[in-house]
Amino acid sequence: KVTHEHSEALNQRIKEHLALLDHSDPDANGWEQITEDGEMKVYRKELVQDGLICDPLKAVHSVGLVTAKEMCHYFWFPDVRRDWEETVDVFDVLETLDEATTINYQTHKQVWPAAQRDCLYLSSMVKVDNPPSVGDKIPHDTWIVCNFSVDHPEANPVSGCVRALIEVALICQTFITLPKDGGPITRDCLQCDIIYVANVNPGGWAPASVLRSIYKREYPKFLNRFTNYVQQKTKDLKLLF
Ligand SMILES: CCCCCc1ccc(-c2ccc(S(=O)(=O)CCO)cc2)cc1CCc1ccccn1
Repeated sequence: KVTHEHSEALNQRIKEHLALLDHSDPDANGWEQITEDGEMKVYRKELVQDGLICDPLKAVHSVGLVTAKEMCHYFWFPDVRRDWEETVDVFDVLETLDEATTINYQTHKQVWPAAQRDCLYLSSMVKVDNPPSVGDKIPHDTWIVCNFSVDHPEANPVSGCVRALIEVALICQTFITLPKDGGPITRDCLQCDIIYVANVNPGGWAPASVLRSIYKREYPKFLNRFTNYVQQKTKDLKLLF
């Protein structure tokens, strides 16, 4: 459905990201694993565009105790961004397009010797109906958050920042193991499978070694910190489907 000027672009990106749900073996298609930490595996591809390091990043993870909607809600919800995001300085919501779509402006902490980066992007949380089912596991629900760069007349960029361009998706699926005793579904019955992809164009020069070490360090840290945050935030709350 079209509710705002970016609806078409959003729907197109969601369609493309959902192709990831075919769980094509990440070890194939040229993905190189850079981190493994329990259930979390982080992959990258080496990609240079116009002399800039634009390595695509993909992470797969599986966490208990939370639902797909909870994971996507806390990833999308602007009011809690500062609770889990630690590489961002300025963060402003420039416009709210609908109850699940905002346009955000943020600056990232500078990493010497590169110039500071900022991002101006649309962020939307969408429930996926009839996702492609994979193998024998049937997901209870599937949610996606898409963050992608857009222009906006009201952006008041922090001077000195280089505009980075992002294409990010967080796809979450809830799997439920019904309790043996036929009792109610509790958080112990939940498993949330996560696919996170980030395509970041740094928008200007940055040393390849610096960028690649940031990626290797920051993405696993962010995924661990964010998933722990959601488990803590929801542990005494009613399950949100
Ligand atoms: C020389 C430093 C260049 C920094 C480039 C840069 C810019 C933006 C991003 C980034 C990363 C995640 C998102 S999100 O998942 O949508 C959540 C909302 O914030 C949006 C943007 C990443 C990076 C690459 C470096 C890096 C990697 C992980 C964390 C921080 N920095």
